[in-house]
Amino acid sequence: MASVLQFDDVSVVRGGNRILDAVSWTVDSSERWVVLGPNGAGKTTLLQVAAALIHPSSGMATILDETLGDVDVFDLRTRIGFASSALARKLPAMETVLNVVLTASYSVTGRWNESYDDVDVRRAQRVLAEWKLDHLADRRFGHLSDGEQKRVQIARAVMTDPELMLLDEPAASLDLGSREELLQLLSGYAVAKGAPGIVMVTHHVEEIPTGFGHALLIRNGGVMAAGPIEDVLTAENLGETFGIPLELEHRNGRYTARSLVK
Ligand SMILES: Nc1ncnc2c1ncn2[C@@H]1O[C@H](COP(=O)(O)OP(=O)(O)OP(=O)(O)O)[C@@H](O)[C@H]1O
Repeated sequence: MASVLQFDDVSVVRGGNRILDAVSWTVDSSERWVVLGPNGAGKTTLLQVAAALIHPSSGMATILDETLGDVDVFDLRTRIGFASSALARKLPAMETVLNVVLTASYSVTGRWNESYDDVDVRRAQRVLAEWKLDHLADRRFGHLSDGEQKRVQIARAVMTDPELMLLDEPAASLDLGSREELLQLLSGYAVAKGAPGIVMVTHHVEEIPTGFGHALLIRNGGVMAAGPIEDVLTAENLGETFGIPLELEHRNGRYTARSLVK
């Protein structure tokens, strides 16, 4: 199995703070990982290293067989799909949904004078249909609901057919219906033939889509546990990670957690 991500003792230090602390972790192309941890644990920083957006202060990060520090990150980034709310804020509100997805092929956020091949337009339309957005193709991105915007961000990341997909809290702030719809789409994507290695960051076990088979728990920049989800996602591990005694339920591939504090 080819690894798409390998961290060896990766640390990130900013302003004297050790945000990631000697993280060693491997993701294979066939694996779908969920990264869970409390606020400030270092999840976004971990994903930024994986997206080749920042370099480790020490240790070695190998992404798609390229080692950060020895590679042109601009080339490498074109092979990685990344969806995050920080990235979404850079998307022009007045651009159409079709163009927001289409412009991913040129790694730009707004349409200017580029000319696109019919094949790109057809692919964008197909991706929009797969993510149940085809009826919104001509609407302005900024006029969509939060749930619709989240799906557009993921469709944009899918557009380039990435070898590694990174999702930073894709279900945050969604209502129950929108969350469930998104999780169903993510589950379908995760198990689809030819899907890339996927890493999804979340705060909530309820947001883990079925089909995600691995979990990494992080606290204070350090890995608390990592591996197959059935071994890692236990009430004890989760309680230690979030610093609160929890009970955890697992039913039909989905999880729920509740505090045991009365
Ligand atoms: N450039 C920086 N300089 C100093 N501290 C930083 C910097 N970037 C992040 N931090 C700190 O590092 C810690 C981890 O941040 P990070 O955003 O990775 O955590 P997170 O797990 O994604 O948090 P959240 O769940 O709240 O989004 C936080 O305490 C944050 O304040």
